[in-house]
Amino acid sequence: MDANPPKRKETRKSLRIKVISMGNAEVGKSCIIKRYCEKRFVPKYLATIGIDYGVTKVQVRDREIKVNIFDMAGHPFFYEVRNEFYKDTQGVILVYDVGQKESFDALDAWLAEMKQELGPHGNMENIVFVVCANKIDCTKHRSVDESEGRLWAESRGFLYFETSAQTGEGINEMFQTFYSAIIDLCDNGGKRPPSSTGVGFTKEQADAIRRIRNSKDSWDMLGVKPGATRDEVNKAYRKLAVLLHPDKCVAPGSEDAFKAVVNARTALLKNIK
Ligand SMILES: Nc1nc2c(ncn2[C@@H]2O[C@H](COP(=O)(O)OP(=O)(O)OP(=O)(O)O)[C@@H](O)[C@H]2O)c(=O)[nH]1
Repeated sequence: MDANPPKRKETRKSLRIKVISMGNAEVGKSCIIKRYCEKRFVPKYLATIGIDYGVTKVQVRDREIKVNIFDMAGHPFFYEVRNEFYKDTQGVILVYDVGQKESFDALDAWLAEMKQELGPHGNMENIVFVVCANKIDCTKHRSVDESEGRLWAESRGFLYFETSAQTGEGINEMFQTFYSAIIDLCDNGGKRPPSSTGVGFTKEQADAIRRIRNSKDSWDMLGVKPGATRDEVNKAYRKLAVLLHPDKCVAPGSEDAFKAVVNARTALLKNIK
């Protein structure tokens, strides 16, 4: 018997995965998929009717994966058609248009729709989500900035990419990272590996940044009632300053939030005796 039989080349099993796209109508879901799969851009809007389905083979790291892509129509009218396709999904491409604030605000509703359709036993924790802030080529009309989008995504443990289906910017990187994370998930028995869940900042920090960003005036920003005393303003300021100090907080947008808090305190103290 041959003591050194030729080593059989190790071939890793190819994977078969299901990916869906979600997000409001016209944010560019179909165009993102087309840009990646067909390397082209279609400027004319052709609404997806219900669902578009495609299969594609891709090579990621040393693995071949067969991807079943379900491109969902964003229009509310197609809810009845969409709702059947949420199950058994490994990855979700969640898209908004950076020039349409309402499409960003709608992301929570998309997650809620999926959660509802998956039912009480569905587990959203073990799905890879990538958020695409799309149409970044339209710089003049941008209404959701990068830190706001990134904060929303990363505070949920989602990937975040800035993309343009028109120019192709960010598209390949997004898909490669997305598929790579899905491979890690599959190799980890369908569970998100622990290394991919830590975001480096707390929910309290993320919530504070969001609240500061949406505050209507300096009182609101510091979380004190109009007419609060110097002491109350200083106390609220110190709490936020510790929470958001750039040396301690790595959450997207923390630096701007910190500056805004400093300015709010200065403005309020000027007018309080
Ligand atoms: N400037 C610009 N336009 C884009 C981009 N991506 C998509 N569009 C345009 O936006 C419109 C909508 O794109 P679609 O990909 O059809 O949008 P969708 O999200 O699939 O829409 P539904 O099928 O209705 O859910 C089209 O006119 C596209 O040409 C982009 O990155 N930049």
